[in-house]
Amino acid sequence: MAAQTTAPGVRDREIAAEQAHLDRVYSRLEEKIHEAEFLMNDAAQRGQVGTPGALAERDAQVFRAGVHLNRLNNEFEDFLFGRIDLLRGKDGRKGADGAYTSIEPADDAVRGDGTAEVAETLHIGRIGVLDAEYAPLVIDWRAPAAAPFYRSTPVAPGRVVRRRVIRSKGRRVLGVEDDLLRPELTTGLPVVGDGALMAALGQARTHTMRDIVSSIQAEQDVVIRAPAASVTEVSGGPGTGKTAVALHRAAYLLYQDRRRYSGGILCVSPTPLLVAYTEGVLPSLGEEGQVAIRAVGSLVDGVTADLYDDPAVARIKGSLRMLKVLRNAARGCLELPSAPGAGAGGGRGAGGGADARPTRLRVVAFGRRVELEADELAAVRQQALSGTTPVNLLRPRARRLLLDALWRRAGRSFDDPDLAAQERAGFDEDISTEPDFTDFLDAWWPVLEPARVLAALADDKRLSRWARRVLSPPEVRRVARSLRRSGTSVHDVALLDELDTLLGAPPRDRRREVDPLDQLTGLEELMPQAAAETRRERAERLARERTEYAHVIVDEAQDLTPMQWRMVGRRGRTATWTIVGDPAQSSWTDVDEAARARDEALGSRPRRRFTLTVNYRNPAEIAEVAATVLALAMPGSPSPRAVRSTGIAPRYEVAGDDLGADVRSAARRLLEEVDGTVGVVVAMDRRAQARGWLAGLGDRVVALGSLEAKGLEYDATLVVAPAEIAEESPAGLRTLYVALTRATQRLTVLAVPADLPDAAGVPDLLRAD
Ligand SMILES: Nc1ncnc2c1ncn2[C@@H]1O[C@H](COP(=O)(O)OP(=O)(O)OP(=O)(O)O)[C@@H](O)[C@H]1O
Repeated sequence: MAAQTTAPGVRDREIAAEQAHLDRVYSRLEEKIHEAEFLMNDAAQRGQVGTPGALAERDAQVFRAGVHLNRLNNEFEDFLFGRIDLLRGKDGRKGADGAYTSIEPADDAVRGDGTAEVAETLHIGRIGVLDAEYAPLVIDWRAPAAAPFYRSTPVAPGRVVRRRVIRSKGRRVLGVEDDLLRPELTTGLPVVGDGALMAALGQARTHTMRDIVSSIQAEQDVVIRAPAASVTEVSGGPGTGKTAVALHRAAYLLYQDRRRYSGGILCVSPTPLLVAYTEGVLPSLGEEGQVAIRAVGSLVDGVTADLYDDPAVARIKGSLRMLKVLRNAARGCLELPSAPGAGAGGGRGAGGGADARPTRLRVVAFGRRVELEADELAAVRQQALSGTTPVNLLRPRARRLLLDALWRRAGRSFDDPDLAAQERAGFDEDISTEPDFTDFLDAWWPVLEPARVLAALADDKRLSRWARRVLSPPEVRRVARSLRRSGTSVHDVALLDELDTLLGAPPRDRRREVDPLDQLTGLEELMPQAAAETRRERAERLARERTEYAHVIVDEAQDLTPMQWRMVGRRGRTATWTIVGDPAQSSWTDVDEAARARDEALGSRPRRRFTLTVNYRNPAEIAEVAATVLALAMPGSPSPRAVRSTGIAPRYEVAGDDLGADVRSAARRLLEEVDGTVGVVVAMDRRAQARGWLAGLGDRVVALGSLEAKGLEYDATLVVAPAEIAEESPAGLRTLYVALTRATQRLTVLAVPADLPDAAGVPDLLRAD
């Protein structure tokens, strides 16, 4: 790329030119805001007078104005961030946004002597703004006309002569960074700065992710703008921008087809920490409400997963083997006392106490007792349970079969079929409203709730009955023990969701009626007097109530267990999908089983695959250390190419007798060396300990269990006792690879004796030889 100039005079002149443009944009935005406010006031004053058609039109107008106003009023930092200067397009045709549509330059755009005119200058921003004559002042970054800003490279520049990234704060332009894409041409365009990407990558990190809208790279842009059809699968090593790309893609899809995606976009993240880290990105892109970012442990409403199972238990609970166990449990729970699993002591083992399920049904019909004994009841239950219908939905069937059995037992016969039918109808009505019968049915075929069935698995004996020939006795003991803790684990959530499907929704009381205002255009949100709930509350409510989505994004897809794939799959049965992940970072051991479950969730939809190859996070010095672990974790797997180097090698230290003191002092040193954040990664069972070690060092530093580090990044990372992380689970080496790839600037590795450090303090696992 051409040498860039930083001559102060040129720089100031260029900044002043962009400032003038930004001023025009803001004065146009002010005009638009006034227009929108006028429209709303006018509509509000006209009140409810008019024909239904006119009122509906007015409502629609107000709605559009309100949405626009909302977006304009949003304080965007660097609202305008890009500019491209282009040659004339091949066919000279312009699109709806006023820009030339052709990607390639006209044949005569470049003269024989290598000089050329810039025919078009486009400014790119977070939303599009037209001037009063409908000429584009700012092009929305997602519009087709903005694509060359991201796609052009010096190898394939298309019409782009110069690409400029504009840095601004509020209404003030602070700086510009240029890339010259056709350095061979003489166009008279000045070129300023060192390029925007490096400037972005060198910035200190906070605890929230930033959008990358001003520096999306060509290979990333291809993924962001890939057509929505079917399944888009993106793989790439750590730091290649998979998460960033997935989120920008959500914003792009909404822009492209807002109506289609009003069905909601679900973004599934592995941990609540990653949700918190990423959830600011979409609002910064002007998108809110339509996208729900949820941790895989928070996909079931009303359940918060606050525990991690140890790897051996997680492996069992995540496996498809649990399906059989849960199916047995869903049915087996009908046999249990009325509150299975509740109050461990109550009646269990006593051969059926006061709360045991009833073993006899006794009603009065035709003036005499009619009874069904245990064996008859068992036969009825078996008949009712044949097939795969969810247990709670079989209750009416069981009720009918009981009535049939009682009718047979009553022994009434009639020659006249009409009379028989009449008698039978009367019998059914009488019996099924009799408390003896209804109480019996409630106790004998209770409505089962997922949480209660899961709790029932906490009993060793029961679980081993339901898991016969599926789990080994030690596995049964482990799972049962894990379920006796108070709290729900991340892996329990997928089991609860599966049970919800196996049991079927119990008949709910339908308190939530359809709100007639929902049928309107959104007027109720904009008019304070009509608003029962705010826009945000409504968005949150809709997100809560939504169980199926129009598009599903899965981040860190390599970590989803088979049971979790089933859970996520149920939320996107008719959706299109974007799946991003990196097999080398997988903490799940049975890769084949997970792949099968993933295939099942995605069905036969066609898939389009992309690979990202450049590591934007780690400097080469850190990427190199990570690559030695990758070679052990997944021999032959390629490492992504680090885009920059800092000249700062990772530091190796060996802990003495007081590990806590050494962790603290290494963390403190990193805090002095970087302006932003420091992540201290320890084995999962050292988490609480590590938090104690770091107490009082401030909120720039955080302690993380190895599995919690997924997807996050810090200016500096301290990895404590790598061997402990590697030995935590069969996938431990891959988890260590994740831990080593979190830093944007500095990495310290603190070894303990188990790491077998050499004289330089380098742990055995991290040595390249
Ligand atoms: N084009 C870009 N411009 C500026 N920064 C970028 C760009 N692409 C990625 N980054 C930055 O690189 C870092 C890594 O991105 P991201 O977290 O999306 O990677 P990832 O592939 O999901 O990583 P991992 O697999 O480790 O979770 C982030 O700080 C992101 O902002």
